[in-house]
Amino acid sequence: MNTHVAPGLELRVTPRVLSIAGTDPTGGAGIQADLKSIAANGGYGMAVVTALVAQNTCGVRAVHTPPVEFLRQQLDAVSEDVTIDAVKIGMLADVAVIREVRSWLEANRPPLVVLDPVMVATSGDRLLEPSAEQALRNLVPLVDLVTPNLPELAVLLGEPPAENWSEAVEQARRLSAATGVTVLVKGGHLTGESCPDALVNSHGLLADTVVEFALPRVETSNTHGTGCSLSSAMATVQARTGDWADSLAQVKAWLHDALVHADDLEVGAGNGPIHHFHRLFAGKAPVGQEFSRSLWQDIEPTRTAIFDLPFIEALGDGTLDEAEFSYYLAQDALYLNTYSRVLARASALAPTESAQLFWANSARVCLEVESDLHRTWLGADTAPRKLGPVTKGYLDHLLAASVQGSYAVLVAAILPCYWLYADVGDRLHARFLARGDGSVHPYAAWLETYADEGFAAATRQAIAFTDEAAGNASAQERAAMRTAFAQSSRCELDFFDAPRLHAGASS
Ligand SMILES: Nc1ncnc2c1ncn2[C@@H]1O[C@H](COP(=O)(O)OP(=O)(O)OP(=O)(O)O)[C@@H](O)[C@H]1O
Ligand SMILES: Cc1ncc(COP(=O)(O)O)c(N)n1
Repeated sequence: MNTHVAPGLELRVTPRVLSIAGTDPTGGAGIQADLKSIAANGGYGMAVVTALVAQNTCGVRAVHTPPVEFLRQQLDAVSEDVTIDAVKIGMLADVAVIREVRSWLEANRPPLVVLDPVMVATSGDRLLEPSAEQALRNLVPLVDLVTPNLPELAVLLGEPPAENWSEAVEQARRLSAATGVTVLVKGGHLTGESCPDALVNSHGLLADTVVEFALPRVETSNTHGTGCSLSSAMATVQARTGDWADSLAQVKAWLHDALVHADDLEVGAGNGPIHHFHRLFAGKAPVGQEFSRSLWQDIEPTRTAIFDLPFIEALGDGTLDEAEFSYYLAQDALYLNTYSRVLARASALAPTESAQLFWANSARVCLEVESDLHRTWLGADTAPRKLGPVTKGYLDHLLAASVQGSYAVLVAAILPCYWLYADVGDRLHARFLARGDGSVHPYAAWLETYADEGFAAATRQAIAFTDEAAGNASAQERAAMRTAFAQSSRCELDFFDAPRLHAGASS
């Protein structure tokens, strides 16, 4: 899973994360928000204060920046005692503070650094002196991830602000190309029903140059500190997963629901804070990936068996018998039609709006893939098809999971179809590219569908929602999730082997 772990980054279940930032006495932004966000995302939070800010949800009244010698004392006090797994940097106030933080970073080289280039608060008040903008620009190449909002992105590039999402992504590409750093560009300042974010790296560090995640925009004015919370959550989750895209999938789902519950808090008369602990308050555990990782480990023998199948071998090298491929696709189309209904059922049972939307959208995409299969591959093949025995067995299992009423068990049963296909597609596509002989591969288009970054992103989200469901489940339900996941994985294995056994029979 973690194909992009940086060398030297030691993943930890409970990462020790240091926030270097300014304060917000109302607790919604700055270092107070960072500490909540780190804890809500399963990390141990620490804090070094750069500037004391007299602010509330309506605006900033005054900023007091202590002498930088004291800043250094704070930084050294932490780093001389505690092993730091990740650092999040927020408000830096002025040139002297930037210089001090830079010198500490160079001396200590923390394994993971996320920079939120804070310049102006939601209220419009400045949190960085204009004379410090160049020093902040120069800090960017030292970090691993920079998370500018649209005005900050423009200042970092010295360009006018992007007016729409595609201009924003283009600017992020330019910033990444110029600095070598991964950029998390955020769509919070745009309008529209969807609120997109994208990870952009022009140096091959991600699966694709642009990896985008969009969730519905939440109708609320309580967005104070979303940028602070996002960047510290990314530092925390990345220190646990080692994969930026996995981290953003998890963090974005969490942040979306923190915005959905923001109005419950009733803090302040201006732009209030988000609800960092909405999961805890609902009696839910913080989310990690331990559960999904353990599921993946459980099915190691099944995964090996899939790659040993003659069908997969022949599909990979393009020598697969056409009748077998056609049987496989026809069964896949039949499968997808019912699978779409099962996904819709997951949407109906989902405990949060973001999960509900994700599964509903997946159900729609599934039907599109089904009709695409007919259009692209099966169009000429008009032979009537009936459910093969393996397809029927697999669907019976999924339908049983969808009627027994547990959302957690249902998503565990659903997940292998995503995860194993993404894995098979990825590996076969890589093998195909590695041939590098430019030869025509009869099944290249199929391989591309499953090696597609959009499918990989959906798979990461499905995994994140499964972990979230496991966090809310009882021990008994988690055991049932494990059984359902293993059973679906065996069905996937049988599904790939079915053409060999059944393609010859009347179908
Ligand atoms: N109304 C909203 N609904 C859903 N997501 C949102 C909304 N507003 C912001 N976000 C998300 O919050 C994160 C921060 O985005 P934004 O562009 O607002 O950054 P920012 O300006 O640095 O934040 P801040 O409000 O702390 O200054 C992003 O992940 C963005 O997609
Ligand atoms: C100390 C500090 N750091 C960052 C922000 C930005 O957060 P927002 O833009 O949501 O006001 C802030 N207001 N205060």
